[in-house]
Amino acid sequence: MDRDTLIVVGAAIIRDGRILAAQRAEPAALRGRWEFPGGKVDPGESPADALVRECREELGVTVRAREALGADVPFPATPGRTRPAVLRLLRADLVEGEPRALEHLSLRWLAAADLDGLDWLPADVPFLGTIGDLLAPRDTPRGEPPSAAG
Ligand SMILES: Nc1nc2c([nH]c(=O)n2[C@H]2C[C@H](O)[C@@H](COP(=O)(O)OP(=O)(O)OP(=O)(O)O)O2)c(=O)[nH]1
Repeated sequence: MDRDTLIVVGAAIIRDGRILAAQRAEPAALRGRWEFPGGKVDPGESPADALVRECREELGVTVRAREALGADVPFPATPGRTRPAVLRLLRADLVEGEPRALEHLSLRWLAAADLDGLDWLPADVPFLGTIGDLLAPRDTPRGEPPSAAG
């Protein structure tokens, strides 16, 4: 990867078969769209340290960063940024605290069947298949016969 590439880290926080998604408040162009909590890796900072810092700032929780899920996804330059950028999704364990929307419009815990219904930022969409495989289906497992009544 180009040394100049900006890495944005997102946290895949999974609890009880659901993943935490966050709805952006800013900038205006992205307001209302869904993403994973996280942000830009600062110069000299490791992606794992950036994830821990961002989760503290945005959610008020302590997380432990784990492995990357899938490959980095490039996303296009914006008016204020000409460097190439990638989104890296790191699995993260909640160590302390209950997530609160300190910088987002709202938070939701999503089951696999909920993933498709949200207006995600484009770079997040390629991760949804991998994430869906890690989550619980919303209802009873497919193919299971209804229980016999009476
Ligand atoms: N946090 C986060 N950002 C994402 C995701 N997907 C995606 O395309 N992005 C983009 C949106 C922004 O252009 C950029 C991250 O910016 P940010 O505003 O969240 O990062 P930051 O907190 O470090 O920002 P800053 O205020 O310090 O500039 O990456 C995602 O899942 N999570």
